[in-house]
Amino acid sequence: MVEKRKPMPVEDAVRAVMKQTLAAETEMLPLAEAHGRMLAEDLTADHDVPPFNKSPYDGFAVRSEDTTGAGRDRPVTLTVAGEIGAGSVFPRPVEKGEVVRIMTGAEIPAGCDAVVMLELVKELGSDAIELKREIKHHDNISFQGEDAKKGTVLVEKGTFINPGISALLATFGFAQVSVAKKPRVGIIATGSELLEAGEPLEPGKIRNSNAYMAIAQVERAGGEAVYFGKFNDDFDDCLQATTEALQVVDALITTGGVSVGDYDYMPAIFESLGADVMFNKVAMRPGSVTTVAAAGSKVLFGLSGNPSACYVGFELFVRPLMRTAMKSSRPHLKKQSAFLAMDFPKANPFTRFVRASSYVEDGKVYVKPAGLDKSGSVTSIAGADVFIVLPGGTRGYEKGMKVDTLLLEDTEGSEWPWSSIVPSYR
Ligand SMILES: Nc1nc2c(c(=O)[nH]1)N[C@H]1C(S)=C(S)[C@@H](COP(=O)(O)OP(=O)(O)OC[C@H]3O[C@@H](n4cnc5c(N)ncnc54)[C@H](O)[C@@H]3O)O[C@H]1N2
Ligand code: MOO
Ligand SMILES: [Mg+2]
Repeated sequence: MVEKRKPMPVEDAVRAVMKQTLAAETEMLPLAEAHGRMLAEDLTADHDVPPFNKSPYDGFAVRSEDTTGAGRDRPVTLTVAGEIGAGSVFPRPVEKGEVVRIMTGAEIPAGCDAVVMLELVKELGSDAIELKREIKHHDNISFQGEDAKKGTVLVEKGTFINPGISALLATFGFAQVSVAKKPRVGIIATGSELLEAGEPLEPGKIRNSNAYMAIAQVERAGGEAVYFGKFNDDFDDCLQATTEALQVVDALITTGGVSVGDYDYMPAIFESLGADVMFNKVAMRPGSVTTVAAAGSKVLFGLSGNPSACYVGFELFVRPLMRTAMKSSRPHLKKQSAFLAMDFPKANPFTRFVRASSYVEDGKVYVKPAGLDKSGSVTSIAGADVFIVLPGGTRGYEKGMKVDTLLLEDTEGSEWPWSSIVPSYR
């Protein structure tokens, strides 16, 4: 008689995994290589941005009081005291009746309090200008600190370094950037039916897609993937491969062999390793057989062999642990609500994670399955940018209903998307 496994609610299973910690180290990288990594320290403004009042236009820096009363029929004439481009500073305070020819980005000279664009000025030779309008105090100035005030935390540690953050790092002088080291996540594919991508198909065999999908998922999550190869369903070979891999990684993913079949050796292998199994059944679909265990300081993720189940298992359980090791306080997939574009009439006692694509129509986000909605489907993963989350229950779901989705391509993440998932349709 096959052992009966007790399914754990998804939220509890995620919570159990998050009690583990992976090694969290940091390293210094040249700024030009930091894009796509996770910032290891908060980025705080150590000076104002801009650091001085500056001109947003090519024009003339003026003393606004000198233009009081100017109008179409009452032009004022002002003396050009000099000229500065961006990077230069006018050497003395500007006096009554004077203006300074100033280019975009240059510091506003002392004494001036506004800028007038070149196009609005009549130049009288190079020494004087004529103005036929009043210029108001503070017209056309980019103020010191208007973009960022000294002392403000601009980016929290654990944040994905996007191009804008690279710009901020440069702004604040970080030629070298402290980033989280990539967690090393190993991947082992198990299954006697597996061929590698370069091999021709044979009767009864399929190509190993999980390993390459998992490599890409590890990298998308910000980690370093270490692929150990595929192994036949042989207890000793798989035990040896798993034991060796665990020596050199922070976490290890195995795919396949976690169910109750005659050649599903992973549960016995986890036992031989003395690993502490947190759960071996989760109330989710696909991925109900997902098994996670702690092996000393390492975490072992026994993901399902079924491609869609393997994919979901990674995003729900492996990704947040990796992101936490990279100092993120938002390690989980980001949640967003959307409307169902079709019925899901069949009730399921387990929470479903439908690989789906989202699109906008009349300003509303709709979601529909990205392909065959089965655990064994490989094609539905390719077009998926979200999981539709359909909590388990006794009824199905109908087109037009508002549901929660989890975003797959987002880099921001969420603290804990699980508490308020839209409940089962009643
Ligand atoms: N009697 C029962 N049978 C099954 C149960 C159950 O509860 N009782 N659970 C089913 C569920 S749900 C799933 S999911 C699968 C899980 O299977 P395993 O994790 O043991 O994986 P395998 O048996 O090795 O393979 C399953 C399936 O996936 C294909 N596969 C495996 N590895 C790869 C790979 N690297 N790339 C692409 N495809 C892969 C494999 O050929 C099988 O078709 O068990 C159900 N059975
Ligand atoms: O674990 Mo299976 O993927 O539920 O289909
Ligand atoms: Mg199996």
